Amino acid sequence: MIVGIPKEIKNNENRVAITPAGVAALVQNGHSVRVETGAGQGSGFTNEDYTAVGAEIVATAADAWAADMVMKVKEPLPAEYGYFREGLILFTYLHLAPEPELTRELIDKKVIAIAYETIQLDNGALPLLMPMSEVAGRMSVQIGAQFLEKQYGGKGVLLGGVPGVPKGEVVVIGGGIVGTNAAKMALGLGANVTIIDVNADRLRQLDDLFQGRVQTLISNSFNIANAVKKADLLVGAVLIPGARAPRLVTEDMVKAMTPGSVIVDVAIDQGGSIETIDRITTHDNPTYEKHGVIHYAVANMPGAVARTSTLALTNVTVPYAVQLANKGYAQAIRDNRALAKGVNVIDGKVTCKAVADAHNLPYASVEEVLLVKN
Ligand SMILES: NC(=O)C1=CN([C@@H]2O[C@H](COP(=O)(O)OP(=O)(O)OC[C@H]3O[C@@H](n4cnc5c(N)ncnc54)[C@H](O)[C@@H]3O)[C@@H](O)[C@H]2O)C=CC1
Ligand SMILES: CC(=O)C(=O)O
Repeated sequence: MIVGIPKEIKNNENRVAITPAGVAALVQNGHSVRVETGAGQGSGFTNEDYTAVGAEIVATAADAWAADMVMKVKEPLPAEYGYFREGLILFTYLHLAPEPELTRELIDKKVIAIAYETIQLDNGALPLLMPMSEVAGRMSVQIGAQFLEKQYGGKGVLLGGVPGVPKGEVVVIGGGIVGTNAAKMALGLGANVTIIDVNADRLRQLDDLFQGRVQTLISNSFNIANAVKKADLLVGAVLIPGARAPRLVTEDMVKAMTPGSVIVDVAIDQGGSIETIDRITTHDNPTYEKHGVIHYAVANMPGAVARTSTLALTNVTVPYAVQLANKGYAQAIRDNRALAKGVNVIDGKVTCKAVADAHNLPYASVEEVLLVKN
């Protein structure tokens, strides 16, 4: 199989979908890898690093997209839709629930679209989302702490406080991978931390993990309103896999925050969990202010720490890519239930229920679609 690796084109997206180690794994399995020139630069990999392990460096994005399977990091942008064609395997983050136009293109062009973020193990874990959630969760507090500084428009609060002065209040909504990593960093800085989740068992686990050093709260609008009001830093970290993020923080709740507080909505890639977040922001221009509160809504946070993120991401994506390349998509999907859950669109059908529901489109199970094909 020919595997293509285009250079990412999203604002400040410095990650790349494969490292030289990943190329070596594919080449050892008999596949060819075409890497667009400069694709690895932002993550510290040169063209020579790739050719040394058997990749071909190609001059244009079109050359990289002219492959059997294209591996990317972020969802394709409109400038890339023209490369879609029937039978192309696209293996990347897709976040289709808030992206009707991209969903329609994948359906119309009959792309086999496999989303990293909906590959799911039987225990519910999302192994290809997890490392980037670890990165973004840790970054959320680092970024929030910075924007709380006066010169960035913040209220001038140091999250850890100092002896004799109140600590900062960090409220995290969603106690999964992002939320846990945000809480670790916030506790490390010495802040008071509250985690809100809808899953009572998860709250028990977090209480054990943090040995009672975080306040856990069950998710309902009453608890969210009270917690948000006192937050210096609010981190949005909810997820319903594949679905649009639930809007849990209303405009009135944001109005009740004190001026100069900061919101980092990590869940923005699934449409965002805060009512006053009406746009995706970029690393170039990461915040805007509404009701006196700083809003940060960058959908590719890990792109800023690209070396760490590329290594962490490809550690988990490459083994799946090798399966897809070795067996072909149909057999690989049949053999691996977790991978099957990653298939969002195939043969013009939406095979991720949450995505179908988000766009009011008919849903077909991936098994059904594969059966009809054979
Ligand atoms: N902006 C960015 O650059 C990045 C964004 N993300 C996104 O961050 C979000 C969170 O990801 P993970 O932590 O990996 O997900 P996760 O599945 O590990 O955790 C999500 C948590 O949200 C909880 N939840 C669901 N509904 C809730 C509700 N109504 N109230 C409170 N909690 C609720 C779940 O019980 C779960 O514990 C996802 O949208 C993910 O795609 C991840 C990495 C980078
Ligand atoms: C998960 C995601 O959206 C990212 O890593 O950019």
